[in-house]
Amino acid sequence: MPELRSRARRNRAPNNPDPNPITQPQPAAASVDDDDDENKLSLRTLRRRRGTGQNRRGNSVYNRNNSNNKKKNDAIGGVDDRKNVRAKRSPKVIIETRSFKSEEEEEETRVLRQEVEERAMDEYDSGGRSGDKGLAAEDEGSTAPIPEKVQVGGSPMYRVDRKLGKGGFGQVYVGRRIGHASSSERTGAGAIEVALKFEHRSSKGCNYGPPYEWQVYGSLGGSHGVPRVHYKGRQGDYYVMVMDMLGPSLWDVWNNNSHTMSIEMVACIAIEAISILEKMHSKGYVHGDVKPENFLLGPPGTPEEKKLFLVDLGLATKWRDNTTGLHVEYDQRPDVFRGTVRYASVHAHLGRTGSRRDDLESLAYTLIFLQRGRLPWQGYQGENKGFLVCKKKMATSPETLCCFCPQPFRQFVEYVVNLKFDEEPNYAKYISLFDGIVGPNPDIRPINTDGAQKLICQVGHKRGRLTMEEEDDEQPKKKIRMGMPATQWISVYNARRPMKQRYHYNVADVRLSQHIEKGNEDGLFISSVASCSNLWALIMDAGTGFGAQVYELSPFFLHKEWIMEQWEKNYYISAIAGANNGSSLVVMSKGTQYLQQSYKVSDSFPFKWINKKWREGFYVTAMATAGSRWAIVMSRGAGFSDQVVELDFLYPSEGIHRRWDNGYRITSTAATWDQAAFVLSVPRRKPADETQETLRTSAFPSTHVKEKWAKNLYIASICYGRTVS
Ligand SMILES: Nc1ncnc2c1ncn2[C@@H]1O[C@H](COP(=O)(O)OP(=O)(O)OP(=O)(O)O)[C@@H](O)[C@H]1O
Repeated sequence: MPELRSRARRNRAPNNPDPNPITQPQPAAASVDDDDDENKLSLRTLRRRRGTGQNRRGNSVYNRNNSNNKKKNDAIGGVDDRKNVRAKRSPKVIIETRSFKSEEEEEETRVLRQEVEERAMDEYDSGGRSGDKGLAAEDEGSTAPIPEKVQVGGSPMYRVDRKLGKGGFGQVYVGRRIGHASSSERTGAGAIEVALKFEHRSSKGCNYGPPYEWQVYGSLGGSHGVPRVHYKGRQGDYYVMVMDMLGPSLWDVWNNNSHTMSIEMVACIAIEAISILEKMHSKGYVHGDVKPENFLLGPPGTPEEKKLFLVDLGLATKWRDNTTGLHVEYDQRPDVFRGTVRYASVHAHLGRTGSRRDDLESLAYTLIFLQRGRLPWQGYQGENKGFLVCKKKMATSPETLCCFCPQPFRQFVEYVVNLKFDEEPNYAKYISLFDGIVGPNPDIRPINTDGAQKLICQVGHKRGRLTMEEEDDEQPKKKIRMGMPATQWISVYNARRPMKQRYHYNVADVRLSQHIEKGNEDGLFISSVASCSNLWALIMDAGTGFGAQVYELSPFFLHKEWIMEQWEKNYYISAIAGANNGSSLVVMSKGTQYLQQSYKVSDSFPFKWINKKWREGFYVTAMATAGSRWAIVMSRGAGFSDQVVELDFLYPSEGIHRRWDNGYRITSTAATWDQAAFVLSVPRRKPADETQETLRTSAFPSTHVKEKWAKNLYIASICYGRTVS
């Protein structure tokens, strides 16, 4: 069953050194990276922002495209190698939002905790090569025979009758009560028919004893829209849960009705499902796997046949700590996926901690599936399926997604995909969106909406004095997801004591050496490199603390032999960039604080490898892309106490702000045409001024850099790639 997110990455200790280390390079002397510099700089005021309350981490400055700012500044010269060529505006990519037309029906994929496999290209280590481990073993439980009779936890004896359903974790059968033939109880603990959910003791969910789901049913069972569990216990090899018997799932209803469902029915489902989620959320839980298969109606022919239930609580998690009442902490682990690919929220795909918004996003996809009969991301197959589905979800606007649905569906999607991690959803408002579709008389509705009526009454009561106008003020919000995709320069600036910094951009291969030699003559070393349209950008600093530096421009991404040669000479990779044509620029320096280094080139973002290296005491110290490939450099002795990754199909503004608030600062950036990745770290030695700012600009931010310099903010990292405008 679900492994709740652990905080393992905090306070991780260096362990498991590489099995075959080569001769370890000697540790370099600690670098001093805040040297004062030349005369020009003395004009600038040295302001220590720590303690001033301005631009500090709690109020991290985050600047959007600031192209209107015309202020002129005293600055150290930057050079555009194509002086007479106006810096090319990066093309704005508009992603087509048409449906994927494959006729092939996808295989439904539900994963408890999928470690997304990375297709490794190269992985090299200054201390020996290491490889990834495989996935966990398969479940064994599914083949063991189900007992004929069941009696658990003080329950009556049941004969195991026909199979009701099977999921990835359990098998559900009808249990018929033995020995009380005269009993006519249809529901409750003494019912003649119950549902028996069997989970084999060796199944994934039972590694640590009874299924985790039991615990969740203990808290939620019998509350609005959740079936009651009457008994539970272990019999032989099986854990058995005795619960209220329910009827067909919404998927069954849709499937038995020629893959259609009336709009009134879907609107009623929307109304009632929102109220069920509200109740579940009010008890501190997120369901984590909302989909048509998990909504069941009451048994046919009973008074509950029009009542909606939500089952399968095996992936439920807490969004709120019951003792403190606080929202759980935000995290992103891009290698962890929980849920069902077709209905999962984009945040779930990206491995973000589950919260209330995820259930609502999955509900939106569930409703649209029932209404339209298909979702635009069905049909993808193969090992890359999760990535492609997520990319398609990101690129599908609410308009396109809901083009065959009435207006309220689009509004609902817009509301829910714009919810922040810890934002309280406005359930009553979402319910009211669908009210116009269903008839006014609740008695003739195809689905019982009693729960929703109660919720509306409660909210109306609480908000008694609110006027409609005040309520309407809550929206609309800024759209965060479906903006225009764009490729832009992403530049990151850190506050530092005044120093000389120089930039070059649009540098062709042949001009590189000239700039670098000139910089070296002036006492500068390369601190960052980037590439746009196969031309290089170069940042050179007087405050790197390096003692010597070598670089290589190579047609490979990356050139292993050259890197290994330099490792032998005690140089460490200090900056890398890759061009779309597959060439790379690797800069290696002496005087870094690194003790050992390792790098990996991969077709997808190699979070699993990063995670493994974190456990060995390495931290990401450089990152680059070439086309859609990623290169990550990790080092021991990086001077960080913790590190996290933010990865998204757009600029992950919310995640970066949350990390900033927790003391992390961006230390590496890289982006492909599809995704932008940010590595954020907690430094062991806090700088005097922790200010960090980011900028996204279509052209190289030459004017902006000068403005930043005037405020003693210096480029710390730069890349060109996917953002959203
Ligand atoms: N109380 C019930 N009454 C009737 N049928 C039920 C009941 N509970 C579950 N089912 C049926 O059994 C199926 C599997 O149940 P459930 O989803 O709980 O199992 P699971 O192994 O956790 O599934 P999944 O792989 O979706 O997580 C359901 O889709 C449903 O059709």
